[in-house]
Amino acid sequence: MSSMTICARFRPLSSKERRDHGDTVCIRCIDAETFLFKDEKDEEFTFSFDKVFYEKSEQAQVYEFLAWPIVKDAVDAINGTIITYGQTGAGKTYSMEGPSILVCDEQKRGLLPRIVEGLFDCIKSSGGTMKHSIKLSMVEIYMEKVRDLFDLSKDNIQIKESKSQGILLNGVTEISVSDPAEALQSLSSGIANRAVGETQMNMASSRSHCIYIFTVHQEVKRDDRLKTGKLILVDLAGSEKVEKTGAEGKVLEEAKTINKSLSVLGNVINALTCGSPGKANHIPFRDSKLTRILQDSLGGNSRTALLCCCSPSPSNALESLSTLRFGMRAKHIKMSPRVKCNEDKCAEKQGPASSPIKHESCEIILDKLKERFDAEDVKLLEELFTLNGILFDPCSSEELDSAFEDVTSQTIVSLQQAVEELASTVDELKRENKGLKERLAADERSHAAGKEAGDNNTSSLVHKLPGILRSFVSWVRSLSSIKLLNCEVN
Ligand SMILES: Nc1ncnc2c1ncn2[C@@H]1O[C@H](COP(=O)(O)OP(=O)(O)OP(=O)(O)O)[C@@H](O)[C@H]1O
Repeated sequence: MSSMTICARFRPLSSKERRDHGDTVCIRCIDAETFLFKDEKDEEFTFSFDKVFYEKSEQAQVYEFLAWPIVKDAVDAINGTIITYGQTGAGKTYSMEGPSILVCDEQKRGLLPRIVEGLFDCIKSSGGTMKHSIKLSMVEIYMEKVRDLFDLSKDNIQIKESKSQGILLNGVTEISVSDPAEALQSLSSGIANRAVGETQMNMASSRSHCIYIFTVHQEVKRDDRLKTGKLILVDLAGSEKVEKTGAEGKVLEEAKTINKSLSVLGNVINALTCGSPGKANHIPFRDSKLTRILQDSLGGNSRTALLCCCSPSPSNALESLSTLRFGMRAKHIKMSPRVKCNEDKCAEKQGPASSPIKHESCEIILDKLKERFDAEDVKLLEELFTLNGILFDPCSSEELDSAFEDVTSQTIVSLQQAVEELASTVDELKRENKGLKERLAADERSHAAGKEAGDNNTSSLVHKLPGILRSFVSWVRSLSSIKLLNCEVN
């Protein structure tokens, strides 16, 4: 059993950070694995990781240490995952993509283009005894919805679990790529689609988690067997504090959703590392889309690496400390990746990833639920099925149980969200009520003050009334006399 590979990376100081604090940094290098970190209260902490990439580290060094072993394994049908974590602007996307994945200095190229090249190099060097093929998918998780970046019409992809293939994204677009140039072109179009979303939905790419999935199929010609290795790259959304950014409205909602999914990620890591040995521990993978997608990666059947990206500036010490502590906790996750070996025909039997919802399946689950819940609850869950398009393969009782857990967990999460929304509505109404009360009190005060003046006006009117009445009577009289005159003339 191996551990997750955890590295820390410090980007160079930004010009703003230089303006604020000059060349001061909050880290002191001890060696390639260990450094001293000084927080805002000048307290010092020692951190040790598998590798630390300081400001001057090259992109190639990160690739060689963190990604290359995982790339080689993916071609040998061992699942791999690489995650970049850290506050906004800490260097996650720079590490993952580089300044651009298509046109960029060789030296600055990020993990993604290097991984693409590495995968095809491995395939080339494996000789002719095996036939490889690579498929590519790209999704982002925005406000707890999984969006297909190769087909924007698929904006609420459902997550499915299959016994033979593990976690799957139902109906996600898979593009077959035959060389690095083709793969980079596809990735670039996916990244461009992220930008389209930005203008259409007014969201910045840092408000969503971006996930690149490479599926490497290996056909062993000799015995007609199909092995599959999945390589998942995750560029997480920024983990900054909401209070510091002063976010409001929609941006605040986005930040809350991001923080929630990142805190579920933290909970999953805690549950994976804090359980008592030999005792089954509940791991809350289903509490967010991110952790559900990463279930195989974090749950053990994958070689997983985490790059904790940080700013070296004292102005971001709090966020960097939280990122580094997150990395330290993840260090204790144990992995035991296995080779995924599927019989060729078996994969076909599972049906394509995009198979439609089977109504009979829903009925089986609902029947099972009827044994535990009353009719009204089952009806509500039935609606949930329809709304969320929850899918499953009802092949075994475990899968039924798993689908049942999905429904329960999603219901709990939606109820928690509803409670949070209600609580914020209550706060808003309380504020509004207070404002109204204050206005009412102010109105009453001004009314009392104005009453006297009003009385004075009324009394002056009363005084004027007899005069007004007299003029009116004389006007009516003159009118009647005109009328009489008219009659006489006629
Ligand atoms: N190692 C590095 N060397 C040089 N520049 C870097 C490095 N890391 C990050 N930068 C620069 O810092 C800025 C912020 O980096 P980046 O966009 O990668 O942050 P991020 O963590 O992905 O932020 P977000 O969460 O908002 O997407 C960019 O201008 C990037 O070019």
